[in-house]
Amino acid sequence: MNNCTTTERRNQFASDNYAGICPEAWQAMEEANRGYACSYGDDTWTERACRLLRDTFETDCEVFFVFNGTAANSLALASLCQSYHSIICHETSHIETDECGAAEFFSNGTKILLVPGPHGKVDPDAVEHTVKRRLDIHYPKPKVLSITQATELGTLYSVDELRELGHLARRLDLRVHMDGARFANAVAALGVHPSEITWKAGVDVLCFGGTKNGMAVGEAVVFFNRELAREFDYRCKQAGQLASKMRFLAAPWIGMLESGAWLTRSAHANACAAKLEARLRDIPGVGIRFPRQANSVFADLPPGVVDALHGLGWHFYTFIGSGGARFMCSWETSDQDIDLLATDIAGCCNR
Ligand SMILES: Cc1ncc(COP(=O)(O)O)c(C=O)c1O
Ligand SMILES: C[C@H](O)[C@H](N)C(=O)O
Repeated sequence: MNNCTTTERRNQFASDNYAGICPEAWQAMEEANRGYACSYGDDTWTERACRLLRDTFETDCEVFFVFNGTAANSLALASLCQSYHSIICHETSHIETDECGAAEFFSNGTKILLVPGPHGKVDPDAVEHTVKRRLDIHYPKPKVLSITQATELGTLYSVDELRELGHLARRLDLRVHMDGARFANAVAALGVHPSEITWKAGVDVLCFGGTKNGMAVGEAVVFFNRELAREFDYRCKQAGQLASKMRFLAAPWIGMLESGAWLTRSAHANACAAKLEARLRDIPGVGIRFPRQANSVFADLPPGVVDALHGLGWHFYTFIGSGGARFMCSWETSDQDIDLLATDIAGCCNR
């Protein structure tokens, strides 16, 4: 008999997309749900949300709303290159591991080239080597560098690291895509202005995640290089990503941006991950696999503990990156959730 607690669990740690809709997003949806509004993005909510994002980034960026992160990433990437090009990304990138070949599909075959790097972040030297290793006609010419901020492994690129990558990309004639499914967590954790880790560092397009930030659905594709946004609306339409009731994708962005919840809710998730990390570090036999810099903790657990925790009803992934158990916190994670999980992990480790 193990001494793990067995109680009904309200929240899980598999993903921040397990969480519900945060109050600010929900209220904005309710406010938008009044009467008729123009469809396909011609409504006032969409116009206001786009304006708020331009204000947030302090630049005249082009903004489009799509349903999910895979669509945002793959359609944005397809806009940055041709099928005979290649996209360079980290070997643990979501576009490589968890989007079912969407980027290759929507770009009509652009090849993804993987590079290593510490803690889920691309190594600039590996990027340069991948570009320069072959210059002949037979090699798919590298055209895009894709980075994820916060990374799939819960780490962050610093402002300086992003600036270095931006300079490198310019020197190598690469366009820069940022998978920002957890961009809000990065901004909250770094405490910087969002422009500092995007267009000022050389990012051409950001896929800004709303879903994991607390919205029901919806990601913003933010083109800082407006020329690359040409006809992106047609690309969205063809891919089934042009919402007819666009106001309900856009309105939550208004709620989150106007209230500041995009930052406060992600800061909460980050703080929860820090609390969980502290609890796990006190459990003998548990290792922390990567620096915890955003809203997830990657833990190495003793043999049998993963199965024991799953047996207690805990949901968490072990397939992200190079292994380990990923515990992801969200805007909705509570101290009680953290205590329940940590107590069960300790109990299962002490069997
Ligand atoms: C880093 C990262 N990028 C992109 C996505 C894709 O998002 P979606 O599952 O909405 O397609 C995810 C999913 O959670 C993710 O973790
Ligand atoms: C991995 C899974 O596809 C999802 N992107 C998540 O982070 O939970």
